[in-house]
Amino acid sequence: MTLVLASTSPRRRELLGQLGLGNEGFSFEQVSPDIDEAYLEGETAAEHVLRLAVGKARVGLDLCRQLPEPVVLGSDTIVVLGEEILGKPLDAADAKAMLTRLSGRTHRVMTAVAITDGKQTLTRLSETSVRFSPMSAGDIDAYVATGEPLDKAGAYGIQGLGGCFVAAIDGSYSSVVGLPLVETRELLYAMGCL
Ligand SMILES: Cc1cn([C@H]2C[C@H](O)[C@@H](COP(=O)(O)OP(=O)(O)OP(=O)(O)O)O2)c(=O)[nH]c1=O
Repeated sequence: MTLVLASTSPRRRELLGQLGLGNEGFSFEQVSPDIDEAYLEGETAAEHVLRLAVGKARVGLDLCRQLPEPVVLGSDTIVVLGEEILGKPLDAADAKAMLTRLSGRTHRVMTAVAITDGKQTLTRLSETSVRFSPMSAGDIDAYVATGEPLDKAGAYGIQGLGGCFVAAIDGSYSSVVGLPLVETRELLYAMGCL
């Protein structure tokens, strides 16, 4: 059996490494799933993020059929403000607009994880509440100028400079960074990988 992480994200790779798979002489491969992440009219935020995680796992499986018994993990993270989904910002102006809206408010971060071996596909959804401190326009400009927000859902990284603006979280830190460790471990057990 070969465990494959279908993700381009170095953060997800590092988090998966935190599960200690390497310590058990069990390594994993990484492939880049290229899927359309567009929102489909009518789906809830939970349905959206779960669909993308399953999509990444399935596309990942197609990319690694040559490996012995591949088991593929895909994940997706979104920020939800009220009913609105914030994905990755399109550019610096979009990042500033997102951060202006998140400033001083509480939002939800949803991360879905999917695992598939081609016969069965299992999923988990993790939801975390994050409260931002108020940010000044100068704070936002300076933060966006660092470039950190540009490849992250909601235009911030809790694990980086963005952590300065996080007043409180209720839920899973690893899930906000991109891969909920408890739920991922449960899925790996359920698939017989651990
Ligand atoms: C909110 C938040 C998100 N993020 C990241 C997690 C995800 O990598 C990213 C959201 O984009 P995703 O589309 O979930 O993932 P990705 O494009 O980075 O990687 P891949 O699809 O190849 O697996 O935002 C942080 O790193 N820190 C944070 O605090």
